[in-house]
Amino acid sequence: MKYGVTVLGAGSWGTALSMVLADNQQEVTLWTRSQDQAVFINQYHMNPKYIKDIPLPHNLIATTDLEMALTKNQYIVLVTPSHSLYDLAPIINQWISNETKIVHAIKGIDPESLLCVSDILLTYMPKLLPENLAILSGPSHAEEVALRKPTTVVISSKSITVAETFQDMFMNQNFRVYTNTDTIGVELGGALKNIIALGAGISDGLGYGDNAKAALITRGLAEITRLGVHLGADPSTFAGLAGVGDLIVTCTSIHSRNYRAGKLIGEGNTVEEAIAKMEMVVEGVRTTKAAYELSKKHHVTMPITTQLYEILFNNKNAKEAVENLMARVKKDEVEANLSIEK
Ligand SMILES: NC(=O)c1ccc[n+]([C@@H]2O[C@H](COP(=O)([O-])OP(=O)(O)OC[C@H]3O[C@@H](n4cnc5c(N)ncnc54)[C@H](O)[C@@H]3O)[C@@H](O)[C@H]2O)c1
Ligand SMILES: O=P(O)(O)OC[C@H](O)CO
Repeated sequence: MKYGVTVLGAGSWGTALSMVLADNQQEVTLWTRSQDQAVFINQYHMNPKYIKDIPLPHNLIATTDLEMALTKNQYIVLVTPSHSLYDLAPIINQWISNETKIVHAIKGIDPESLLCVSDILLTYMPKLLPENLAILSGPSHAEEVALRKPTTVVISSKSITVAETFQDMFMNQNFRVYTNTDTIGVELGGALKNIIALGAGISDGLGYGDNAKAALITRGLAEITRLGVHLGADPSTFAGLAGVGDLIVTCTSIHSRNYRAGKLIGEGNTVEEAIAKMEMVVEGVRTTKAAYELSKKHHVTMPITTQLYEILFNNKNAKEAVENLMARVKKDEVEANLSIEK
């Protein structure tokens, strides 16, 4: 079926998702804040800052007119960084209706309110009905999606009809979409893996090897699952694409912004220097603070997150943080997976 779709956010991921939709012959409007970027995309069919050297489909049209972009289409894909939402959500709310269906592809948790993206959207967009909201997540770097390399993701919604509608809209031979109704698990898996990716990057930056990285991924998954289940997620979601799938890709891919920022920190850059060098959003930094606060609030043990918090926010030496993780009290593995407060 053909859909009119508006994509909000013309960074790496918004552009790559727009390309999938345009490949599927959907009528795509891509909204950006930048007039220069919109003109360039429409004239040259390229978005060089975010998607290098890959031409955009000619049926992909960019605009800076947010009102027009929102009122013309019932289907919205929201792909701006999580830090933009408190400003943007109330503005979007002005121009949507109760019929509007939004899928967001944002991976973060707000460190002040401790709200996930869906909760922020539902709070600041009262016209958006909870059943009209969906989440797109899973192992998917924009750089590979733009090259039409095989990618699988999950679209999660409380409404299976809404999830299936977005599945139908996005799915093609290169981009396989599964549905899932565990919105909490899908949202937390996507946000929390960024913390572990920062850790994997730091580990590589310090010169540690594959053993250390495999341990971070495995024990990272244990603490992501522990917090997620405590907050109401289905544990099986963390064994899926939005859990271990995304964790693997983000901890091991040269495309990962979080991994690369971590590597720069491990190599001796300050956190500020590392973020500045990335020039793209590194969601894991804010999410580390949010997850650290959530772990304290809910008495859920998250040792890797805690050490990352100390490195990022209290200037702790990264090598010392690894030593502290290695020297933790002796444990049984299965018991350690389950333990809430130890
Ligand atoms: N890049 C990926 O491969 C990828 C994959 C999956 C999920 N994500 C998630 O998608 C989200 C966006 O990431 P990205 O990689 O596209 O980021 P990016 O840094 O490539 O682009 C961000 C875009 O948002 C715009 N923006 C920033 N602040 C804004 C504001 N206040 N209002 C409106 N627009 C604003 C920027 O101008 C830019 O166009 C993040 O939550 C990220 O975790 C990214
Ligand atoms: O580049 P990263 O680290 O922000 O990760 C992007 C995606 O979340 C990978 O699925």
